[in-house]
Amino acid sequence: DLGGTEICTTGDDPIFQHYPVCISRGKSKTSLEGDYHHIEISHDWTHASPCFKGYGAEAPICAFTDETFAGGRGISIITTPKRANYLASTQAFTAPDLVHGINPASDQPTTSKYEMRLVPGKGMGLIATSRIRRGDLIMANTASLMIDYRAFNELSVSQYTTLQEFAVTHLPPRHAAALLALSPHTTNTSHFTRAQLIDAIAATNGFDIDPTDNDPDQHHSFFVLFPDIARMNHDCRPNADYRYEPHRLAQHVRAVRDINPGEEITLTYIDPLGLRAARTGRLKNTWGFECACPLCSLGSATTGNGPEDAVGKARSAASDQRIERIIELRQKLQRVWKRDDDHDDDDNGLEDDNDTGGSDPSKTTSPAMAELLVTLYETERLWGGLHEAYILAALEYSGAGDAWTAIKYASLGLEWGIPMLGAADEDVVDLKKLAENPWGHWSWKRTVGKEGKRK
Ligand SMILES: C[S@@+](CC[C@H](N)C(=O)[O-])C[C@H]1O[C@@H](n2cnc3c(N)ncnc32)[C@H](O)[C@@H]1O
Repeated sequence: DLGGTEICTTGDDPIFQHYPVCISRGKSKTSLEGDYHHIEISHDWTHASPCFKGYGAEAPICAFTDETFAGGRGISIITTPKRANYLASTQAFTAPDLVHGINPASDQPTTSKYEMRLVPGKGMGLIATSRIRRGDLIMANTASLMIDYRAFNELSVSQYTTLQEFAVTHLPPRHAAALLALSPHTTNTSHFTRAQLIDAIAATNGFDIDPTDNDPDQHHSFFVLFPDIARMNHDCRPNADYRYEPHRLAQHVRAVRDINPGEEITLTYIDPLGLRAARTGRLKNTWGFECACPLCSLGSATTGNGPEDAVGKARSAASDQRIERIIELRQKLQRVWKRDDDHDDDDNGLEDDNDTGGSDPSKTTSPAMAELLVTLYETERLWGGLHEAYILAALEYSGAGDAWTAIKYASLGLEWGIPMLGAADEDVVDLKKLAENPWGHWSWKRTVGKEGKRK
């Protein structure tokens, strides 16, 4: 307990000796006293590791654990003391009720919604055991292990794997065991040290999480483990999607369509708007596995020459053609209907140079294009992105001065978008205004002009 104590590394520790450090509560600033750097922390972490400082790096990086986080589930964070202080000042720590009880109970491996089973070609996976409705919350996980990307970029492999081992080892035993039971992707781990095993598990199961607006370290993302969600396999046409809630340090997974009992619950690990070769290449290169999802498996049955294979290849080629058309239509429509206050933080793949700031209503888009986009999303079973197509259709109809069809698509956009984006999302807030009063919305008759003639 660091409540009143000071923890110092021993100067002769072979691993930590180059950055001897004392961590204590309540010191006024980071300073060098004698042979030790003194680091102030503002939270009662139950454990804090010795620190490493990369060559030329601004700050040391350490592992901090709070065993009491989220009702005793615990959390470990590998980052700088300053950023650990920042995270400890956020609501997830200061308002514990917000994170209490959101994780699946650890003594209950199955819930009424799903259970873990072996899935051929994919290792373990989660299978629905009851009907799950579109938009329903399937599960939520608070972060177990958060790793500041600076650990990978500034420290040596032996340094960051030492911190990862410290971070996992000091979590409450049941939680640490759940992390250690996750897939390390490769089957032969008998020659791995514990630190190597933890590193392989982290690499196989982590999610990238961007810094929030208030985070003082805007340029450094986190790599985060959510161990129950990590059991969900990838599918290029998933039936669930995830959203991170920063104030809870928690990932939430919701159904993007109705899921029947017996169906596997899946997420996409990559942008699904990619051609088959790009998707399988990405999964192989960055994730290290041959995608065995139904779409990627089309046309690669048994011999590779049978009639079923020919049908599969044709279906796969048709899917690629639809994807190409979706990318093209979406880009055109997004370019026209970008809001003035939207500053390209939406990862929509558009370059800033292409943005018109919403001020240049296009003569090249039409409601028919938006309708086609909706149909293509549906045919391609891209349920997780369908709200985007509805939003664009609502704007396009509003731009054309067709209030009732704009209201129809705005309502659909809200119905499909709120579970995925959250009610506070800027696009959702804007869409609500459009659904309530298209005549007063910024997009109203923007394409045709106020006199009703097409501009
Ligand atoms: C985050 S884990 C998912 C859970 C994992 N199957 C388990 O047993 O715990 C990611 C690993 O699952 C496997 N996997 C996930 N989706 C897959 C897919 N579509 N095809 C083949 N393997 C997949 C790969 O081994 C991948 O490295």
